[in-house]
Amino acid sequence: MAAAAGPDPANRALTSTRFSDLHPPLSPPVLDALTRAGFDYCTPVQASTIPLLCTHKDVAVDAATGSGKTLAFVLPVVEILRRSFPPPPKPHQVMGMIVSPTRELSSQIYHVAQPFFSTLPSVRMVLLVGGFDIKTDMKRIEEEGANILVGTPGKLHDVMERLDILDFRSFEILILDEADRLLDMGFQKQITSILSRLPKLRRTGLFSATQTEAVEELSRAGLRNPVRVEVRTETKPVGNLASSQELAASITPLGLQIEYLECEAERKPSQLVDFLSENMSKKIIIYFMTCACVDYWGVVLPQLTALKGNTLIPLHGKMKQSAREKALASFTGLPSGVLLCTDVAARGLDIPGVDWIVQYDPPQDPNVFVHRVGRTARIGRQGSAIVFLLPKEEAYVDFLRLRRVPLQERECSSDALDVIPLANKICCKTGP
Ligand SMILES: Nc1ncnc2c1ncn2[C@@H]1O[C@H](COP(=O)(O)OP(=O)(O)OP(=O)(O)O)[C@@H](O)[C@H]1O
Repeated sequence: MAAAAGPDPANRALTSTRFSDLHPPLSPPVLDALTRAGFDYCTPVQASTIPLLCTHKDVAVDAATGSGKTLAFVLPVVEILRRSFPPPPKPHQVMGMIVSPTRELSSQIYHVAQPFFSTLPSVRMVLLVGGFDIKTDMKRIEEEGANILVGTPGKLHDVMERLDILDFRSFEILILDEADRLLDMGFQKQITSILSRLPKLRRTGLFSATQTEAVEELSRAGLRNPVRVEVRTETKPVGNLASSQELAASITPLGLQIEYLECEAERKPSQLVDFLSENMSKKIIIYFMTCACVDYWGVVLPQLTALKGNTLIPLHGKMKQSAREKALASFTGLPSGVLLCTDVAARGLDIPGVDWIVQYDPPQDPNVFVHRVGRTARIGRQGSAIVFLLPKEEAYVDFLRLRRVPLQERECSSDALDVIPLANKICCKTGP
C-alpha cells in the first residue's frame, strides 16, 4: 500500500503544504535548494507568510520560537530579487536588507540564506556586523559590490551613512527580525535613520516571537497596511490554570516542558550542580544575569569533581568577537555539554540538539523568558526548561502563566552537595 502523503505525523510543526504547492510558485532553483536542504513541507508561518511577501504585501509576523521564521523571509527576498532579472543588479545597487539585533543571529541568517542566494547569478550578499573594522567592510563593498545587506543595525547604519556609492533607488524589500529586541537594545535611532534612507515604495516584513508596544509603533512607522500573521501553538493543560482562557494558545512550542524549582539563595548553587551531574549526557544552556556570573561559574564548575568530564563553555558579550564565535561553534558541534551564557545567546540562535534550558537567574522580562526557552524544542522536537526561583519570586509563576507560558513545579533535591565552600576555595586560589 502506498504511504500516506504528508509530513511525518509525529512532527506537528509542519503543515501538509509543500513548498512546491505555494502560490505564487517558488522558482525551480529555490525548490531544488530546498530539496537539497531536506525541506519539503512548510511550517505554518512559512505557508502563510511567503505568499504574502511574494505578492507585494507588508507583513507583521508573530510566531513561536523555532517555527521557521528565517526561511519565511529569506525565500521571498530571493524570489523578489529573481523577478527583477534580467538584467542582474549592478554591483552597488542594494535591493534588500535583513536587520537583526545580534552579530551571532545575523551571521546565522547569512549562512541559512547562502544556498538560496547562490541560485541567483551575480547577486552579492554581504554580512555587516559589529566587531569587525568598518573600513575593511567598506573597502570590500567598494571593490566587490553589495546587493543584499544582512547585519546589525549599528553597522548597517554606519555603512549607509559613510558609503555614498551604495544605490538604494531600486530597493525592494526590508526585513526586521526580532523586531522587539532591535528596539529594546536601543537601536531605535539607527532603525529610524535606516528607514528614512530607503524608498517608501518597498516591501517590509517585521518578525518576532514576542510583541511589544514599541513593535506596534515601528509597524505603524515602517509598514504600509501590513497583514498580521499570528501563529500560536495549542497547549497541554498544566497546573491549576489548565482550563484558563489565557492558556488557550501557548506562546511557547508544543514539545517544550517547562518547570520551576523554588529554593533559598544559598541552596541554588548546590541545586545547579546536582542538576548538571544528573544530566551529564545532555546538551544544556544555562542563562545567568551578568557576564561576571558567567565568568565566575566558568571558573568554578569545571573544577568540581561531580562534573568531571563535562564540557563547559562560557559565552557573553564582553568576550572578544573571535572568542564568541569560537565558543558558539564549539557548543554547536557538541553532542553533549553545557553553554554558560548571558542573554547574548537568548535570541534566534538555532543550535541543534539542545535538551535543556536552565535559567539560573529568571529574567525580568517575560519576553526574554520565552526566547531563552525557545533554544530547545525547535521545529516540532521535544525539549525541557527549568527556571530557578527564590521564595520571594514565587509570583513569577502566575505572572508567566498569565502570559501563556505553562509551567510545572519541580521538587528541590534534598541530598545535593553544598558547593559554596568549595566554590569559595576555588575562587580564592584562581580569582573569579
Ligand atoms: N519547513 C521546514 N521543514 C523542516 N525544518 C525546517 C523548516 N523550516 C525551518 N526548519 C528548521 O527549523 C529550525 C528553526 O528555524 P528558525 O531558526 O528559522 O526558527 P525561528 O522561528 O526563526 O526561531 P526563533 O524565534 O528562535 O528565532 C531550523 O533548524 C531550520 O532549519
